[in-house]
Amino acid sequence: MDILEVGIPGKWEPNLPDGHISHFALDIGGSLIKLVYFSTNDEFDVVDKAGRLGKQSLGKGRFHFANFETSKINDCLEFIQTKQLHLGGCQHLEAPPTDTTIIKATGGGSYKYADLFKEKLGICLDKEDEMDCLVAGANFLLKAVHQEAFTFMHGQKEFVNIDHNDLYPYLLVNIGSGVSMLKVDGEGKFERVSGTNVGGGTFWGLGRLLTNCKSFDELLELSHKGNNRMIDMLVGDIYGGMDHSKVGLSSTTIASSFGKAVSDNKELADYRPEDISRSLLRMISNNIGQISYLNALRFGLKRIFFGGFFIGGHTYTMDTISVAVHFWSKGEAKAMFLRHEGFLGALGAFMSYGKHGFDDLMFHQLIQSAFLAGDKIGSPTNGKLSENESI
Ligand SMILES: Nc1ncnc2c1ncn2[C@@H]1O[C@H](COP(=O)(O)OP(=O)(O)O)[C@@H](O)[C@H]1O
Ligand SMILES: CC(C)(COP(=O)(O)O)[C@@H](O)C(=O)NCCC(=O)O
Repeated sequence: MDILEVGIPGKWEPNLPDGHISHFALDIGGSLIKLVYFSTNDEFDVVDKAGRLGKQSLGKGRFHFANFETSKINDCLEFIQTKQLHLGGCQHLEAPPTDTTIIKATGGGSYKYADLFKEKLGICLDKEDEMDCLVAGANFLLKAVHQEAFTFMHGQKEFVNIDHNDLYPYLLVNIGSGVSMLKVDGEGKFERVSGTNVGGGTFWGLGRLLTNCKSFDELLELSHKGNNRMIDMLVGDIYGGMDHSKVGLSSTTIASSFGKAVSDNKELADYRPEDISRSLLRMISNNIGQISYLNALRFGLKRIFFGGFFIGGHTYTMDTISVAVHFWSKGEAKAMFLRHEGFLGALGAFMSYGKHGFDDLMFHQLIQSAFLAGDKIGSPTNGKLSENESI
């Protein structure tokens, strides 16, 4: 389990108590459960329209982010129980008061595990569409979070200034277990234009089988030490060390991922797991970069934002995707990454509390507090969100 915290207005406060937890939302995906909750430290008692006593924030708070492997859903249930997140949830104002807490949730697991949440925690999952949530989460982050989007190429990271008046249209590519590609035209205005089943689950699944790695992080770690040229067939391997310049292919371009394994006359055990992992990561990242660009081209989109936990802030993954987009677009399109990449859906589900009459007043106050504290939610300047970095 990883827990990340975003402080408002932007300072890392490692051991701050959670304070009053007012809302939480879930995105239960094929591989990971993402959980977002908001805590406030200053609060006072309020009575809502239905006469129920509640707490209202004075406008200071923090978003907290946590994730769990979906296969270890019990860890997530335990976390919710221990933190008593479900006691801070909300009840629908139009419904008669009940003991049931309604929690916004998205992702396929919000259907699959609805009964489990009800049975173990008495939580009723209020399902929000996964694509709606991805888009709502991305739009929120791009508009509200300072230095949320950045480019990454050849080891260079550059934050992108987002002009709120010139944000749309853009292509949102969410690389989770599988990959969804959405053309976003505005708030709630989007179309899922494509997708591919070769995604993060493919990297982890194939990688696990080929290397015997026991965790995703171990597989990624291996890829850092690997050399894909040991397995990939390069243009130079085919052209006797030469470029195929007539069609713009340099000798170092991968002609065929894993292609060397055909003629090497080696067994799996003869290859280093590091090289296999590197080759696999490159194959999948390249492929996603290429399909993304082709979809951007289809709709004349210049900006492509990548999200999803597959990226995980990993430099090599981002570099490969960026190079693929740059290569295929001849420098016309730009790959951009999001600091809260894996939490788009969960944030979108969180935002949806505001939509359906769930103690409206408190919710809007809460979200607004995030905007008001220095106007933007702070971000670290060095990129990857991790448990120990300044935010
Ligand atoms: N600890 C982890 N366990 C499993 N997969 C991980 C982990 N960290 C990153 N990943 C990658 O993230 C992908 C899941 O991304 P995510 O956006 O959470 O999608 P989903 O909603 O399908 O769970 C996995 O397929 C894998 O490539
Ligand atoms: C089915 C999904 C939307 C589920 O989302 P995920 O849990 O992978 O984040 C996604 O895996 C996907 O878009 N798969 C690709 C399907 C396709 O277009 O071929």
